[in-house]
Amino acid sequence: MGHIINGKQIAAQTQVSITERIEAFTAETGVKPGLTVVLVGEDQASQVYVRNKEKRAVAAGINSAVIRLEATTSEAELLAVVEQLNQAEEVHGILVQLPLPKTIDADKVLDRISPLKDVDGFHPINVGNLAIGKEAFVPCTPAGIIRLIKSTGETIAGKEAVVVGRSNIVGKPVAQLLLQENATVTIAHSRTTDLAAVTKRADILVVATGLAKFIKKEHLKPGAIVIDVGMDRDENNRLCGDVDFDDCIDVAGYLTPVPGGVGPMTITMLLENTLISAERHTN
Ligand SMILES: NC(=O)C1=CN([C@@H]2O[C@H](COP(=O)(O)OP(=O)(O)OC[C@H]3O[C@@H](n4cnc5c(N)ncnc54)[C@H](OP(=O)(O)O)[C@@H]3O)[C@@H](O)[C@H]2O)C=CC1
Ligand SMILES: Nc1nc(=O)c2c([nH]1)NC[C@@H]1CN(c3ccc(C(=O)N[C@@H](CCC(=O)O)C(=O)O)cc3)C=[N+]21
Ligand SMILES: [Mg+2]
Repeated sequence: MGHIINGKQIAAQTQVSITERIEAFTAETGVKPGLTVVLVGEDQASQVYVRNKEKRAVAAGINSAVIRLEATTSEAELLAVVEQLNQAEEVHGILVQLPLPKTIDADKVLDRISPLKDVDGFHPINVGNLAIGKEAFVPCTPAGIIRLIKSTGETIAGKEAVVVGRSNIVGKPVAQLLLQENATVTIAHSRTTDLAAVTKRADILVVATGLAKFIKKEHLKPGAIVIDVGMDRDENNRLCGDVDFDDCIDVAGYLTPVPGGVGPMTITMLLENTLISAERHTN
C-alpha cells in the first residue's frame, strides 16, 4: 500500500511559516503584500480557485483583490487593466487567471505583466531566467510539486523523473525544476510512442494531461513517487485527477490525491511569491 502525500496538510503547515514571515515583514516595513487576481468571464473552475486563493491570502495577511471582468472584455481593455496594476504601488503580485476568452491573445497579455510582479512566473523573462538558472518567479504549481516530492524524504538527485504533459504552465517548468534538482528528466506528451514503457522507468512520475484517470497501475514502476496534477471530472462529474487513484495506490510508493494534493500547495506557493515580490519592491 503506497503512502498518500497529504498536500492539504503540507500546504497548511507551509502557510503557517509564510504567514509568520509576512507578519514580520509588515511589522518592519509597514507594508502589506498585495495580490490582485484578474478574472475574465465566468469559467466555473476559475471561480473556485479564485475564491480559495482570496480566502487563504487574506488569512496570511496579504491584501487581496479580485478584478472581475465580463467575458466580452476586449483585449485592449484587459491590457489597460494590466498596465494600471503594473503602475499601482500597493500591488506586488498580478495574476491573470487562465484560460482567457478566445477573443483575447493570452500570450500578449502575459507579456505585458511586469516581470517584477509576475507571481505566476509565466512572463517570458521569468521563463527564460528559470531555464538558465537565474533568479526568477517560479511557477506556483511546479514549485509546489517539488515541495511535495521533498516531503517524502526521498532524494531527487540521480532519480529517473518522467513528466507527462508539456504545457507552459505545468509540464515544461516542472521538468526544468526537476532538472535543477539533478533528476534525469524525460518529458512525454501526446505524440509519445509507447507511453507506458516511458512512465515505467520513472522513480518520480508527474502527470499533467487533463485526462481523467488516464494513468493506470500498468504505467507505474512499483514504489514510484506519483504526483497527480489533474483537475478533471469523472463520469459522475466529481473532481478527480489524471491518475486512477484506486488502481495505482497499491503499486505507487507515494501518491498525491485529488482533491487535497497539488492544488492546495499551488495556492501556498502563490502566497510565497507575493511575499517575495513585496520584499523585492520594498528593500
Ligand atoms: N492543481 C493545479 O494547481 C493545476 C492543475 N492543472 C490541471 O492539470 C491538468 C493539465 O493542465 P495543463 O498542463 O494546463 O494542460 P494542457 O491541456 O495545456 O496540456 C496537456 C498536456 O498533456 C499532453 N497529453 C494529452 N494527451 C496525452 C496522451 N494521450 N498521452 C500523453 N500526453 C498527453 C498534451 O500533449 P501535446 O502537447 O502533444 O498536446 C499536453 O502537453 C489539467 O487537468 C488542469 O486542470 C493545471 C494547472 C494547475
Ligand atoms: N494564471 C493562472 N495561474 C494558475 O496557477 C492557474 C490558472 N491561471 N488557471 C487554472 C489553473 C488551475 N489552478 C489550481 C489552483 C488551485 C487548485 C486547488 O486549490 N484545488 C483544491 C480544491 C479544488 C476544489 O475543491 O474544487 C484541491 O485540489 O484540493 C486547483 C487548481 C491554478 N491554475
Ligand atoms: Mg493549458
